[in-house]
Amino acid sequence: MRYGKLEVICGPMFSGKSTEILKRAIWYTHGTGTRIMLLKPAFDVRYAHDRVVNHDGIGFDATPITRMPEVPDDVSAVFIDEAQFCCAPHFEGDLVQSVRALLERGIDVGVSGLDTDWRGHPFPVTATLAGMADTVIKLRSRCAVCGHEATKSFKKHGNDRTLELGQADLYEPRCNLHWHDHSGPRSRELALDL
Ligand SMILES: Nc1ncnc2c1ncn2[C@@H]1O[C@H](COP(=O)(O)OP(=O)(O)O)[C@@H](O)[C@H]1O
Ligand SMILES: Cc1cn([C@H]2C[C@H](O)[C@@H](COP(=O)(O)O)O2)c(=O)[nH]c1=O
Repeated sequence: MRYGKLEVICGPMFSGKSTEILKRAIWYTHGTGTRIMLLKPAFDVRYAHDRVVNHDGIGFDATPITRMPEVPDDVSAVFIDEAQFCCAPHFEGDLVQSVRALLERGIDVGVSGLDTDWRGHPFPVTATLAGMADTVIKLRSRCAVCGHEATKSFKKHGNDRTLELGQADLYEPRCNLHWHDHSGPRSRELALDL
């Protein structure tokens, strides 16, 4: 039996990650008659509870999860959006192990998620899956200050929360020069060391 393929799509906010995972989920099914599952963390209720919706309002029905659901044998591929939220306390179990088990069954897996948080620290789930992946696509956005390529997510009101739902009201994409970390007294100098 073949081993499934894992593709990870990562990058900062507003870089098109949800758009790409939606595109893949839709293309995978087109004309093939194959069955897929599109999953999203139930924690993410920003635009819809049971749809993956991108920042342009384009969406597709999805299953909200707090743990990996049963995946029937006739499913060919599983797509998971916002993987950074698949961790305690919002997710029971180990997403990485669940993905490995799907791949061992020959099921393809596509994952999208933030690579780093607003402080610039890697999200462990995304980072581990990227290390296991056959393909990693790192997307970029446009810096909200200068318009150059942005690889970071800037939080407009820094606080002590690593996970906090939000959109353009709370976050914006920034380049390294204009991104800085609010979390410590030397943070600006450290951030500019990147
Ligand atoms: N402030 C913003 N900065 C950049 N893109 C934005 C912004 N607000 C909305 N967008 C739109 O977001 C789209 C990407 O949406 P999405 O796929 O949901 O990205 P991601 O999942 O990476 O956050 C872009 O094509 C753009 O049209
Ligand atoms: C940077 C950062 C973001 N979040 C939240 C904010 C949004 O609800 C999602 C990211 O959504 P997108 O599809 O990538 O736009 O994650 C967070 O909780 N912590 C962070 O550091």
